[in-house]
Amino acid sequence: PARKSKTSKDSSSELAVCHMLLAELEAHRCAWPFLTPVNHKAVPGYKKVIKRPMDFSTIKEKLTSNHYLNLETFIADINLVFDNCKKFNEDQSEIGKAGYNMKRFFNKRWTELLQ
Ligand SMILES: Cc1ncccc1N[C@@H](C)c1ccc2c(c1)OCCCO2
Repeated sequence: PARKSKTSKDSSSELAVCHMLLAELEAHRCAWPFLTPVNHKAVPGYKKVIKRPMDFSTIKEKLTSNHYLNLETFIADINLVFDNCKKFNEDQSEIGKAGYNMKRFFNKRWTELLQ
């Protein structure tokens, strides 16, 4: 029978997976452009072009303060980091290449862990 609502066990184990996934992303050698919010004073044009900035430290803060209602909203913020990167950076730039590597790594890991 299809389960009606999520049990608390499900959401706490999903939360544990989110913490683990985020820790792996932060430890990745290509994580350096994404660890902290982009300082738009140091990066001309960023504030105008990127409407919804996101970075791993902000995601960690939201995760630890129970901001994410479910797995999907967590994954949406992770993907926002990579979508912003693709929008602002040339594909072949150092940051563009780092973003591509991180996105591939994330997609591989969350499908391994959650599907
Ligand atoms: C993810 C992202 N997208 C577009 C631009 C920057 C960033 N990341 C930030 C953290 C950053 C990375 C490299 C930087 C930088 C800032 O400071 C300006 C000087 C050059 O070095």
